[in-house]
Amino acid sequence: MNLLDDSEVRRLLAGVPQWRREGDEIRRTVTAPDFPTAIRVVDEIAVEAEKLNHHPDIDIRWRTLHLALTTHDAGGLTGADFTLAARIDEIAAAHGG
Ligand SMILES: C[C@H](O)[C@H](O)[C@H]1CNC2=NC(N)=NC(=O)C2=N1
Repeated sequence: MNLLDDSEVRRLLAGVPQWRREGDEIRRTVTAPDFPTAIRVVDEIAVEAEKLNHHPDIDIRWRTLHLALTTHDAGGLTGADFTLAARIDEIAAAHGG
């Protein structure tokens, strides 16, 4: 997977407006209605991440999930980060996040 340049990152970010670039990562928060739902969201994200072999950093704080994506093997942002970001957005939307 090749590193994206700044213009490609900006273009792809437009497609996942809940996400913000922070250096070599893109980040978003997901707020679930309650803690069990937050954990269900994490579980569904885990299934998608495993399918893609691309895994987010997840900080779980009660109903709020802080998610960060980067491609460790490439040392920055690649297409895989945005593919998973879009899947995370679908999961979050399905759980009111
Ligand atoms: C060996 C395994 O395929 C690699 O370590 C995968 C696993 N999941 C990964 N997840 C992320 N976010 N970045 C990677 O570079 C990555 N590499």
